[in-house]
Amino acid sequence: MTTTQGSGAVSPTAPMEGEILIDARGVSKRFASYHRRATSLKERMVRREQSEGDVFWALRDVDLQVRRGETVGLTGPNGSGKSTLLKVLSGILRPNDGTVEVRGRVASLLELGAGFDGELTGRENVYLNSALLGVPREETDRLFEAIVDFSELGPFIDYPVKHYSSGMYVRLGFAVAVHVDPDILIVDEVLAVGDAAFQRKCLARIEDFQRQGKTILFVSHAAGQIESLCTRAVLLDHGRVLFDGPPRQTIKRLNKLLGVDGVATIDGELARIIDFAVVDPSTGAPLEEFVVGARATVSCQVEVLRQPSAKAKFSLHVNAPGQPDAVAHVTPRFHTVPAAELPVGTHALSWQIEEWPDMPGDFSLGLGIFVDDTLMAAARIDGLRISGGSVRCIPGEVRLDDGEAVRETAPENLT
Ligand SMILES: Nc1ncnc2c1ncn2[C@@H]1O[C@H](COP(=O)(O)OP(=O)(O)OP(=O)(O)O)[C@@H](O)[C@H]1O
Repeated sequence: MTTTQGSGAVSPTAPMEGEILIDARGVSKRFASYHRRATSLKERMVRREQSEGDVFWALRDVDLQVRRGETVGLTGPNGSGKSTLLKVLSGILRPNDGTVEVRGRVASLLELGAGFDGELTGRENVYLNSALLGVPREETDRLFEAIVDFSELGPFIDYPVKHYSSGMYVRLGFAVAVHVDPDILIVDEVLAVGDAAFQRKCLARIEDFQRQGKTILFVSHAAGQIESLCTRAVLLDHGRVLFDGPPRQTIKRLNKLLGVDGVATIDGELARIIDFAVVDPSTGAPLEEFVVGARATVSCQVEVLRQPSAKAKFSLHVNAPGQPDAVAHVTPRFHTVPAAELPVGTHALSWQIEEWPDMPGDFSLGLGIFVDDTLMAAARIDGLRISGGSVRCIPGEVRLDDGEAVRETAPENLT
């Protein structure tokens, strides 16, 4: 067991089945809010006077227990304290308050290059890293080839790591971490650095670890990754644990915190969108996740405040996160409603969606109401998910924008 308290005592013991391997209680960590080193005695004195007011708490009273065999995701907005918590749990930072107990061998893959000596070669760093993890030299000799194979570094293993790219760093770090037979694997968001093929390989190895009943703690902003890999997820905000529970609920809380959940609407003088929802056509229950190929009903309630002088056009579009341009439209691109059918009052409209485009992950569904090509009102539902395999797009139902041209889809597999 590794115990970190103000002064940090270390005593290794082998973990037992089902026990708590990570036990953090009341952990707080503060930093000075200035980062520049003082260059003169005077500056140091001035800073000392300021220092009490200039500290901020990156972690505040954090409790976290992780059991053997659990895969726990750590998520939260930028600067919420995720990396700091991993560093405290890995023993790299000492908490100012609280206690941390960690049982078993911990392999942590934290910020890029942490744990590597730039002047040493990859080979020398493998031995150094393994030694720091308590692996005897003969065992590292035995593992060495597998580590280099996994890292795909080939001859670069004998170059000083200061010449490595960020992807090479991550590959070597991950290769060491997964070969030293840790009880606990702690991974920061470094996986996002490697290329897609290497990420897949790392995820496959993480799944292997899960099958072996190992304990994994990792930081991710990727909702899909948290939901598919984790048994539990913890949401941090301003250094505090805001939620600790099932991954899906944690992601919902995160989306809420980031303001990307629910329905956002823009009202115009002419119209107001009162309700906008996607529901299961047979049960009427709201849908959050769409299986590719499944049907859904999009419904909206619009209050017309002033009768339009020209016909109104309704447009439904699908956006990927952070992409302002729609990646798919529900066709016909505009559903046109004659002005006479939209007198002042409340109206309900709905559309059937036969198949969703194959774009796994999160997306938003937007609705725009235009009159004379002017946007009159809009609504957006964020945090929806599409999952499933390949999809056939049915002409006249969904079409995909492919750059400038709109691809009119014939029934064919798009994947
Ligand atoms: N060594 C340090 N000295 C001073 N402040 C620090 C230090 N390390 C982290 N911080 C600050 O502590 C806060 C929490 O940082 P941390 O890196 O843990 O957040 P995070 O949730 O991992 O963020 P991100 O998602 O952006 O990686 C931030 O405000 C950060 O600027």
